[in-house]
Amino acid sequence: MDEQKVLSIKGLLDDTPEEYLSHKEKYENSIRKSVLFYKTLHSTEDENMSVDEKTKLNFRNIVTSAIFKDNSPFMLHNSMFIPTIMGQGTDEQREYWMKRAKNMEIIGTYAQTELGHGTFIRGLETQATYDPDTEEFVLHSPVLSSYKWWPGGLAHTANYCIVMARLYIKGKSHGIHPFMVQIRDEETHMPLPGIKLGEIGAKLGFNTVNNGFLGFENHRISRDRMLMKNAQVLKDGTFVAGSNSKLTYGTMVYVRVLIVSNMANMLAKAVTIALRYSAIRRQSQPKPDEPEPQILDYVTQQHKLFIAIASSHAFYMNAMWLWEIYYSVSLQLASGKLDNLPELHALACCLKPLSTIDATAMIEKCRLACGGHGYMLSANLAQTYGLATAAYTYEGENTVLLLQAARSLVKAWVGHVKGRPLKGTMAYLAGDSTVKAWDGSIDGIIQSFKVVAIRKISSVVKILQDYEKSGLSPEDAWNKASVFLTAASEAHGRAVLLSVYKSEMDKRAAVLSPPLRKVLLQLVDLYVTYWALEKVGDMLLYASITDKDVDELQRRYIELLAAIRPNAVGLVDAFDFRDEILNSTLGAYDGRAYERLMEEAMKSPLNAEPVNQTFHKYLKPFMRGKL
Ligand SMILES: CC/C=C\C/C=C\C/C=C\C/C=C\C/C=C\C/C=C\CC/C=C/C(=O)SCCNC(=O)CCNC(=O)[C@H](O)C(C)(C)COP(=O)(O)OP(=O)(O)OC[C@H]1O[C@@H](n2cnc3c(N)ncnc32)[C@H](O)[C@@H]1OP(=O)(O)O
Ligand SMILES: Cc1cc2nc3c(=O)[nH]c(=O)nc-3n(C[C@H](O)[C@H](O)[C@H](O)COP(=O)(O)OP(=O)(O)OC[C@H]3O[C@@H](n4cnc5c(N)ncnc54)[C@H](O)[C@@H]3O)c2cc1C
Repeated sequence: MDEQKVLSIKGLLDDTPEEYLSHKEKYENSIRKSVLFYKTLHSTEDENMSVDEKTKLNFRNIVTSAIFKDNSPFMLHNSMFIPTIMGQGTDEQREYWMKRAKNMEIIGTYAQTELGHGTFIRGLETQATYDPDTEEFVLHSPVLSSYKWWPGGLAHTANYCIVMARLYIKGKSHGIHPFMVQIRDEETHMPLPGIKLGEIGAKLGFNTVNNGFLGFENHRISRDRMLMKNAQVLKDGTFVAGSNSKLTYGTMVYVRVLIVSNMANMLAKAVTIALRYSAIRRQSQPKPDEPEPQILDYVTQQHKLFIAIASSHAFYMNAMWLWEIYYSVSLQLASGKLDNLPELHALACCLKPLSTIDATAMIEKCRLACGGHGYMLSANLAQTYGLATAAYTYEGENTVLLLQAARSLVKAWVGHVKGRPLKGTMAYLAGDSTVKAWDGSIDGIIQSFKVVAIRKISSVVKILQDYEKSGLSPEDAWNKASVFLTAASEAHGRAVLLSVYKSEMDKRAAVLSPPLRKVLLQLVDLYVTYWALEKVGDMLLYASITDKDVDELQRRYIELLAAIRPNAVGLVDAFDFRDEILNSTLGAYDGRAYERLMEEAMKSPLNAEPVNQTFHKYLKPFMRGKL
């Protein structure tokens, strides 16, 4: 979307900083701005767009939607409600609901998590009991822990939602399925009878997303409200199972892929703020006869920040690569071909955790790199951290997803040992895992990461098998080995991130101007070298690196920081965030951080008067010993 168009919307930009609004005012202000934003958004979407154009538009929408310091109450409408209708509805259901949803005639959310269950979907307790006499489902929350809890927009914004509920027919459970449920009257917005709604309260971030709770008291919906693309309930109550029960989990895979691109964007924002500030901030005097240097010239500052630039590029390249896989698997699923779904699931279960773990840590490092001013909310680094760290948990808690990936890796390895062919992103597991001598080239280091993954996967499989031989059940063996199962998944994820970043850059390098190619390949080199040093223990153990090789790597890393320094500001300017989207006193393009800090400070309500009323009410009596 054209940022210029968005930013020209009258009233979109806040004159009163959000920080000084109440919890309720923040929500109301976010609704006001989201309505303005969506009106513009709609004027730019085109159904005939190519997959690539749609992906880039969504990515830009995410970037533009960052104009709010926090996410919009409409977020789930776009990111889960609409994708679920698309992925889980029949053609007829899609036809009807997509028109209403895309036109914003209705606002939806995705209600899966409950007070008692988030990770364990098969443990969800919300009931959808089929009544063949009336051809209706009766939705019911039997106990408090079955209340839906967390869905964005659920509290006061959405009037419809996808409810993931356990289907019962004649007393038999048929698992978790998606149901389209109207929760509020379309005219009055009052909760419908048998529906309890509310907000879950203030959070670390996401405080304008309007996360809510939802309880049902025998609320009836018609049979056609079950989204029946993947499984059906006939009028007489006959249940027709889908080809794969996990197809109902499809929206989550989509969002996990979306999150990887979102991490690229969030990290780019944070490092733009921190690096621009580091270019204008001068501090200390290492050389007595010279002026205070830019803090960006301290190599420790470069170490904190340059990896964030490279990581944003790495996540973006991996995200675009993963989108292509997602779209091709989605087309295959549409024609009933399911065999590439496990690989997509395993990839999403690696890249979503690693991108969120790295992005969260590096955004925090960007904040810390700005000293005291990084701690100001007007810097917009704390809020960016709050948004990013949420993604560690939502859409599949990271540990749980890494264990899911481990499940696929263990299966692949055991199959490989038995002679079954490996395919796709796991094919490298069949490679030679003995490294005779360290190869310090970029490709050599990436190969070493693959060797580390092979060795970690094979050794954790051995641990599992030894535990089972000792008499442990497979479940207990799995739990005992789980720390090293997640480590094996992380190693696989690192190998994928590194090799995809490198290969995607190589593809693009041919069309880049030589100077641009040089700088971008320096970032690839920095990324690979940084991670080889971060994982030097694994390199020592599995990749025959010697202390001399480590010395060489350290020197190469320092030289790369120096080589990137002259282009550092240009590299963050190339992310092309407008000031209004950065929304930061420290990151503005003109570098007037001090003036902006003071301008924002003067907006504090406390600065409206020189003496606060508590002086006369409390302080003066107190100081005069009269309390
Ligand atoms: C104003 C703004 C304007 C414009 C903006 C425009 C756009 C902006 C859009 C968005 C805003 C910007 C960015 C935001 C981006 C994203 C954020 C969006 C939403 C955030 C809100 C968060 C929502 C949520 O959190 S929704 C709830 C998510 N919950 C989960 O993820 C639960 C996790 N748990 C699970 O997935 C499962 O329980 C499980 C852990 C996988 C276990 O499942 P289960 O017990 O059923 O399975 P088993 O372990 O027994 O068996 C595993 C078996 O199944 C296969 N499997 C599992 N899952 C899948 C799958 N998904 N697909 C395929 N196969 C799967 C697995 O491979 C195993 O197979 P095998 O048996 O063969 O090994
Ligand atoms: C900001 C935010 C927005 C959200 N928005 C939505 C939304 O719009 N819609 C929605 O439906 N949900 C939403 N959620 C809920 C989110 O999906 C869940 O919080 C998430 O799935 C994790 O589940 P949980 O909270 O029950 O944590 P738990 O699963 O209880 O995790 C707690 C701990 O238990 C560990 N654990 C759990 N299971 C296992 C296991 N099998 N093996 C090893 N360790 C395990 C985890 O690793 C973690 O350390 C949101 C959450 C957040 C934070």
